[in-house]
Amino acid sequence: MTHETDGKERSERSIDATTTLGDGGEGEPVEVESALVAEDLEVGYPTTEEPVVECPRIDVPEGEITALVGPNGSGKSTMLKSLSNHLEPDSGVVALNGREITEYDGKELARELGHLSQENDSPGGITVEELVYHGRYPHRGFFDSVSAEDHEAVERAIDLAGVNDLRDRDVGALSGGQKQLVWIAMVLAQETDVLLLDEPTTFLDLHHQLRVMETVSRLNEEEGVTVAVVLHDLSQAVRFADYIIAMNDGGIYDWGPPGEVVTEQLLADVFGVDAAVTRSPELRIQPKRALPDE
Ligand SMILES: Nc1ncnc2c1ncn2[C@@H]1O[C@H](COP(=O)(O)OP(=O)(O)OP(=O)(O)O)[C@@H](O)[C@H]1O
Repeated sequence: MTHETDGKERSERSIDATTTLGDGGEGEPVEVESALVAEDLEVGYPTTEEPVVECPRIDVPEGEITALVGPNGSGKSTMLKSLSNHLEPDSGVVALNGREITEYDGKELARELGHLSQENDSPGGITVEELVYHGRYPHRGFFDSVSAEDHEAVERAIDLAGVNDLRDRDVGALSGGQKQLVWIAMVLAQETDVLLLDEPTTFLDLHHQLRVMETVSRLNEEEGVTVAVVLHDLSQAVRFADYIIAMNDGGIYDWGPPGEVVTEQLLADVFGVDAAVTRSPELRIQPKRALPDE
């Protein structure tokens, strides 16, 4: 069955959430169950003639942390926008928990999936606490007053993001890093089982970078939250992620566990960097120099 939406043709089809990883590699193939899957994606913007992302299949494994890495402009944010239904693909299907994402209504989707975007307008005239309460909108009816659960979720999110001392401040008057932490608190207040985080550590000092990644890790370990996170710091990706998806030129170069994906070849091909990768006692990347442009 096909639908026409805004001139774009869509087909209803089922997507198998299970995929096999590791065929042809050194280890045994493993079956991976995905919370979020997309197939045959082609994604562009109104001003782009060609798709900027083309991808036969992408998997975000359930209950795991997946890091999306790749050079500037390789399509990581565009991919997250499609996976979160913020950007309609020209073709292809995205499925969340086995159901096409376009079938969810807005609030229902927001109860399942939180998306920290890179493009946040920080409104003036609203306090940090008020903004974090906006994260609760999918859990509330229009006329509902704040419930005990809303209050608890907001307090927890404020605590997890470490913004308690900012709670009464005007959001518009915060620094870049402070704003980033407040957006993180808002998405955590949504209390979703799936989190898509686009460069959550941008603008943050080292302490807050680690704190945010440790929080993400804790939510994953203790509550089984599925995470897809765009990171520029490959060492952080290696440290915190169970899986790495390496993107270049709008497609997926490779994906799998960090130990299999992060190689000297990948660093040269994808990042244009001559680097040494050591695997003992732990996976380490030592960049040596930027390779000349081709
Ligand atoms: N709103 C837009 N309109 C038109 N083209 C866009 C838009 N946003 C992104 N692009 C283009 O799409 C391509 C992929 O961009 P995207 O932001 O997804 O890359 P990225 O990997 O997230 O980059 P970065 O690491 O620099 O954030 C780039 O060529 C970019 O110029």
